[in-house]
Amino acid sequence: MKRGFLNGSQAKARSLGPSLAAATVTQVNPSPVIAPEIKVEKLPIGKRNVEVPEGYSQPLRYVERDARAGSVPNAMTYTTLPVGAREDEPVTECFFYPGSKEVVMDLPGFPKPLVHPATPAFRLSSAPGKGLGLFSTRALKQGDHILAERPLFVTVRGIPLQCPPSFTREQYHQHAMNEFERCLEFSVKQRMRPEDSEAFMALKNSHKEDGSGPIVGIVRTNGLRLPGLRPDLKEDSKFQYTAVCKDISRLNHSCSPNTQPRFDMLSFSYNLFAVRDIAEDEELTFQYTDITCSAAKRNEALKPYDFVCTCSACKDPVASDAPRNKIGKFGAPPVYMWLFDHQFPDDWILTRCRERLASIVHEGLEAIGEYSRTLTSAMEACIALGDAQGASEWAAKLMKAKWDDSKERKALEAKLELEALLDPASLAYPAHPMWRKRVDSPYKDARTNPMKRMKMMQEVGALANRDGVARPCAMLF
Ligand SMILES: C[S@@+](CC[C@H](N)C(=O)[O-])C[C@H]1O[C@@H](n2cnc3c(N)ncnc32)[C@H](O)[C@@H]1O
Repeated sequence: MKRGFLNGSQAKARSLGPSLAAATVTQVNPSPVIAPEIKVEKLPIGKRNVEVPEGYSQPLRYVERDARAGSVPNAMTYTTLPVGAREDEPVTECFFYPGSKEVVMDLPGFPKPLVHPATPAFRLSSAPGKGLGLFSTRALKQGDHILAERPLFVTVRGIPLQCPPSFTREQYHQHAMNEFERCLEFSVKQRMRPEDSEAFMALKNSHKEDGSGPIVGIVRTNGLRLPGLRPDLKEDSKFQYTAVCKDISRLNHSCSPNTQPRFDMLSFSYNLFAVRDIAEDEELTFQYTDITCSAAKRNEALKPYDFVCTCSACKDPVASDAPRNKIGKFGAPPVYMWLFDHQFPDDWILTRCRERLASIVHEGLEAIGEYSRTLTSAMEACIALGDAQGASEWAAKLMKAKWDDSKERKALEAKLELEALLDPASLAYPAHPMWRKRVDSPYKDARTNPMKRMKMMQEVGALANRDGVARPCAMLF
């Protein structure tokens, strides 16, 4: 019988099974998956010691290839990015689904060098009651760049698994953790640079008793979700990867975080930004879970990290649950329909945006998407009203929200549009597709004129979907 991963003598006696290094192959034909893929987030927590019958370890159907070569169809890939990095350049060890390596390597301009902040802005110190944590070394302004780093490790969040139907659910989970550990061990123990492997193994592990192996435990404790490497998947399943970092993974959780990391695929690095002003020596934090749900739900979601959050929102859920619930349900302000619907006053969008922002800032939720979405809506409303001065002020606020990695933001950045909109005299205003759309609307009678309404809908659709970005577009009538 093979046991789960445990601390102490049992753990030392446990074998991880045959070494993956010995089984490394160049080309494989994976056999069909019997059990569904198992994900890191669905693995069990809590004290466990589950016995797994021997003999079901799957042959290692993975490929180690020179990073210059592409993926092998249907086989997982070990690789190190960027290819051919100098010894003093940081690299990321990767365990990829087929196709992900190409996503990165085919990006024009990859790899871009990392850009570090001019003055170091953080230090690693003890955070009472939380272990280690990151702290600011100087006063920071909203949008300030705190650090840039390539992850030590990027791995899939789960692996295809073969499992006999006779296994109980507990045995299935344990088997999955054993198999996942074997796969990841190859990356961390055999491929990673020794200093990176040491830094990885020194990270916190809050999964020492639930059957996770030491590497899976560290990944479960420290992984940040990493989107964008599986364009073949739908939006709602885009977080197929998890990234473990030497520094950013030391950030402790807060339900009102003061920093936010944004991943930049071209430099293959996270950049950490201050989401509001931060005092010198203040602890830097980010969120491990959805921070718009209730304190009870947040603490349920935090259980895998083995702590109870004591932030002010968790201490006083009566005061914070209701506004957070409302903020979570905001959705996009319906700017596109308001543009042409004169039943609503001209200041309707701006009033709503100001109320939303006050509530977001009061709860300390600047890190979430609603913050930048609301700033964008306010800026667009001013553009539609022909108010370049007002729009430029909102553009300046949006400019600081550098952690926003939405498609809308990326479209603005790609065309350097935001920079141009900072100047109210810029020609970017009259050239903007929404310029004066509200004040010069030809659809003022659209509610009573079906032909006009149809034309208006077409124009709304074109505006909301410009630049190949599908912006949410709520109907008002
Ligand atoms: C990703 S690590 C963060 C860095 C960690 N404190 C360390 O010493 O390396 C996550 C672990 O930090 C601790 N932690 C994070 N946020 C915390 C909080 N708000 N209160 C108490 N402990 C926290 C928990 O032990 C959690 O499992």
